[in-house]
Amino acid sequence: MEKVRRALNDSPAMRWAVLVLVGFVLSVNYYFYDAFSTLKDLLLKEFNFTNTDYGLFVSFYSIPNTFLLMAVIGGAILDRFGIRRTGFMFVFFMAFGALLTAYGASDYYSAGGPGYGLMASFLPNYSPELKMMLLGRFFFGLGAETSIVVVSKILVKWFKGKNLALAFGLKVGFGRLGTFAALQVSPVVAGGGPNLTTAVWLAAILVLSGLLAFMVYMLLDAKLDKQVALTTPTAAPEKFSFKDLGVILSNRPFIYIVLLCVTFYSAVFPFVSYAPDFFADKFGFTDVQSGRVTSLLPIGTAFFTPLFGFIIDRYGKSATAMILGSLIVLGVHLTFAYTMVSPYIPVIFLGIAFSLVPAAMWPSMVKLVKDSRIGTAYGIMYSVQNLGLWGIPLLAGIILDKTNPGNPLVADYTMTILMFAGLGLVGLLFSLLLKFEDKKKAFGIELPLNKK
Ligand SMILES: C[C@H](NC(=O)[C@@H](N)CCCCN)C(=O)O
Repeated sequence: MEKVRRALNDSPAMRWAVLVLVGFVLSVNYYFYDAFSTLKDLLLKEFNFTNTDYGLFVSFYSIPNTFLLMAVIGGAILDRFGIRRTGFMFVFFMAFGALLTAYGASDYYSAGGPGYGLMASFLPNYSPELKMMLLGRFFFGLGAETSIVVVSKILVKWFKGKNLALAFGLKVGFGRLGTFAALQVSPVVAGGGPNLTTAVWLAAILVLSGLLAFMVYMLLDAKLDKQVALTTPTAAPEKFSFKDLGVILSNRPFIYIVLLCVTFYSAVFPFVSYAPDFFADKFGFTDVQSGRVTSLLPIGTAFFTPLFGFIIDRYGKSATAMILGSLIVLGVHLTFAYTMVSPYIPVIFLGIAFSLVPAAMWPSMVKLVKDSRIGTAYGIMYSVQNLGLWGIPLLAGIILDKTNPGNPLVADYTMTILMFAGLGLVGLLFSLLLKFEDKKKAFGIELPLNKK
């Protein structure tokens, strides 16, 4: 038998090719997630959606992951059944959900296409279009979050000990490019209304092409597994057990990272959903100016996250990076709440924080959890994080309504932004606890990742 000396993941070119392939899957995922934010007004006009309907549509993404714990279950399935089977299943759900959403927004459906009658037969306060789109968003969210967990496990498999943080940074960069493209392309395709459906179909077809890209990756993954099996005796996949869950959940630094994950991301992602309106109301910006300043965030982080990942691979200091990032988020929200400093400056700082924390947080997991349980660990992180992504946008809307009785055209965002600052402060506390715990018990979170 021919002995395999170099496996596929020993080749830097193959590793980067894999990164581009799975990065594309992530880009289309983020594109679809964010494509609707610039279409909000058009959805309101075209389908008679209320603001609450729109909020419901956005937050439906998180329902399977939070309330049905789908990301945890998906992560456990991933650890048990492997990357190919699990990845295909969840990327398929993501594409199915995207196509269902586009179908719900299509003229064919509105004209009484299959399923319209059924959707019209219950909850008459919600339109059949909204109900079909909510169902699509549900399946999209169910597939999308676990597919991010799958991509994370793929990166650990190919890059552990070989620029893993850089790879994670680039992964996040691919996602942000998807968001940036969605903010730029979606409104142009929609053309102010007449092509709204085309903009939604384009987003769905992009997700479908992500499924094809994942199938190409499956061929490489199978080849790598075959090579590894020739050189290393393969252990049977470990069965999922609740004891493992207990081991992960009793790991203190893991818990601090999960809590930082939910508070930090809740202070950023939901803020971004309100940012264009906030900039317009507080600084008198036009829609175009508000969109421009908001889109600085994804494009800036697309470059900074890999850069910080590169630094963390070589010099470590992940816990310190998380503290610094949390501190910046707090400072940025206080600046937004209490000053009239040009928003371009705090947004640039927010971009630095939004690069520092993800670049340090996600790859740190390999220091705390064994590879065979990494899917479960990321699944837990995503499920808890989704609780924030579901609840905080709703809370922000409630605070906004309560502090602006009578729904004035220009809203005062001070209390809403202070709520985001509060989340930043709690996140800072968890990042400090993480560093303290690491110092006490030497988990190695501050060490460079390129050390085996
Ligand atoms: C890697 C991390 N991803 C997430 O937090 C996802 N749960 C976000 C999904 C929302 C997509 N706009 C990140 O993007 O930093």
